[in-house]
Amino acid sequence: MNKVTVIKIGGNIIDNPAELEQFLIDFSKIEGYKVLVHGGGKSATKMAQSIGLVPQMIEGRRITDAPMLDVVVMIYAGQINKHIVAQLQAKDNNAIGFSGADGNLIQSTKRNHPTIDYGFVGDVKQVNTKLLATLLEAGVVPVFCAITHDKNGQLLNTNADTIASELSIALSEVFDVTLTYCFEKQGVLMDSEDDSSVITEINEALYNKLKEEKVIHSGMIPKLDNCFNSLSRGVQKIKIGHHKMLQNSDVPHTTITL
Ligand SMILES: Nc1ncnc2c1ncn2[C@@H]1O[C@H](COP(=O)(O)OP(=O)(O)O)[C@@H](O)[C@H]1O
Ligand SMILES: CC(=O)N[C@@H](CCC(=O)OP(=O)(O)O)C(=O)O
Repeated sequence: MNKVTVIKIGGNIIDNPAELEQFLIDFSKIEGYKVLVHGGGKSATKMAQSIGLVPQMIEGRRITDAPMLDVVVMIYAGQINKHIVAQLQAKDNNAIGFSGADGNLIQSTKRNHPTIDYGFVGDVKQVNTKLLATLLEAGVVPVFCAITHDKNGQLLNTNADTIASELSIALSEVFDVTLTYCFEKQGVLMDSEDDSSVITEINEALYNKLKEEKVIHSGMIPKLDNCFNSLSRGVQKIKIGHHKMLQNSDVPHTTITL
């Protein structure tokens, strides 16, 4: 089976030009089939505030009304996605930027929650694995933003960790998939402020214990929920850590196991 490397980067890397450049240098050197998924929540929050919108997150998901949807489409599918694509092209990676609407690559359904109105937020329903595999086999490096669509003309905002997870699950039908979540820290930490406290391996039992003890909190909770979901649905390997580990496997990081 051919291998695919799926990497997700979040707002803290994207928002720091020097970190982003270093990440893209490391990413561009990865051999074989690869997919990049980026978030950008921090930039969207800043842009929304600058035009008088009040950002609101519930359980890691942004409440996305119509004006907020315009902001996230502009920031994720426009500014961030196209900058990353241009920077990868400069490093001789044949990147193409995609939202889920392009080539119907990621179809989602508007979230229907009994008590919370999330607005234009989508939960992934289906990935166009065939087209994605064809793109990879043609030497393309797909770069996905956090925008999907419902196939009825509506764009939807979807958490970028979930996009990376769902793409990996779909690709694992045809490839051996390694999914890596890169962020500003060295991995899942015993003390979220101390980079030397990396937990090298975490399974669901340890996760539940550490979540209860509040060692794991905020954005790390949906990230790890996505990891366990992906592992149980076919993804071969999942790692969380700093992008330095992409070029040097001795750099400490966290491996997720069931
Ligand atoms: N035990 C932990 N180890 C590392 N980070 C943690 C931990 N618990 C909570 N976090 C928080 O999770 C955040 C990562 O989640 P998030 O902000 O969603 O990531 P991303 O930058 O990928 O979007 C970190 O910035 C950190 O503040
Ligand atoms: C529905 C929803 O919450 N979408 C996310 C998508 C961006 C994202 O996930 O960005 P990070 O990876 O940088 O956090 C949001 O708008 O914040």
